[in-house]
Amino acid sequence: MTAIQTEDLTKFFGDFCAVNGLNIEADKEIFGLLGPNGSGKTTTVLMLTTLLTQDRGTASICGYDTRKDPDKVRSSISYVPQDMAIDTNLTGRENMLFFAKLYGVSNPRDRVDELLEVMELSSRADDLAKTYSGGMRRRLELAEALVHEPEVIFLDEPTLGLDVAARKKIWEHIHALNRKGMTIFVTTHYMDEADRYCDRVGIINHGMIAVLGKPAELKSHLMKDVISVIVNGEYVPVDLEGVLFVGQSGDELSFTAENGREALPTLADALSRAGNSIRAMSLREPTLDDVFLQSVGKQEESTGFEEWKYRLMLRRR
Ligand SMILES: Nc1ncnc2c1ncn2[C@@H]1O[C@H](COP(=O)(O)OP(=O)(O)OP(=O)(O)O)[C@@H](O)[C@H]1O
Repeated sequence: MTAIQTEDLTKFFGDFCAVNGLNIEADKEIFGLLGPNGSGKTTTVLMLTTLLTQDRGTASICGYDTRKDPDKVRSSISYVPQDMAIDTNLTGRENMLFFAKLYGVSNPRDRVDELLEVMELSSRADDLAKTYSGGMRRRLELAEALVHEPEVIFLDEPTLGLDVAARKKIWEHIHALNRKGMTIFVTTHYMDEADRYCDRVGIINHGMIAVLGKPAELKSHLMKDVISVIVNGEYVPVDLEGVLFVGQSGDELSFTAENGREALPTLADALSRAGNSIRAMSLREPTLDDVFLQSVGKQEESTGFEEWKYRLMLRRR
């Protein structure tokens, strides 16, 4: 039975279609839903977790229809939103016990001890949660989400605002849960993390899935080679057949070509003839960021998406 399955899942807010005919499946994998600000990620997660009712289509979790069997869906899942409520005036253990009792877990103390151990929080279990680092709080939230042994877990931006080491640790835990057979549905705006840790990703834009697949496949299908160039001063545009100027991000000018190795010297020559002074030039593999840019569009990436990242960073404690 597929853990998550949607068919034509659609949600309107008034006349506005926030999620439009979503068809996705995820099973015993780490599935990443990526998309710019307002693209419909949260609305999708809310429908999948029974917190919002769709206007059209169906969604099922572990074989249970979200509309017909919401209670069974809820007992099969956990949802960790960005700002999950942990009581910082309680200890980690007290927070966990509260959750375990809320879910009616038999043997709550044993279960809590076990999860604190799994999330590497045992040594700090009796300290107040307000003394925890961001990464520890996030691990406590994950531990809480596991008390009733869900089959599917929804994580909204699980690593947002954490430092590199804490982010890595959270992903290690997510992977460990997945290895035990859990299906993980995660939203993230960290493309490098989605690339590295998600088995498959879906990029949603204007409520519709723009691309869906394994990161490696998406990169190989959607993009050609990327030639990265840094010039001294202003870039003087060149027009070269078979080489496409993608855009500029900071100092880096990006070009794509079918065969980057062959195009690189030709591009170097064209750039110099046009009057550019080349500081650095290299060939790189396409990244999921390139896939995102190509499928979502440059305009949105450089405006709304950045604002969105910033807004979320501020919201994070
Ligand atoms: N309750 C609501 N009433 C009206 N419009 C809504 C409501 N909830 C969401 N929307 C709109 O639906 C669209 C999708 O919103 P959603 O929150 O799902 O996007 P998102 O991809 O999660 O964005 P973000 O990354 O900013 O959280 C947005 O245009 C949003 O303004």
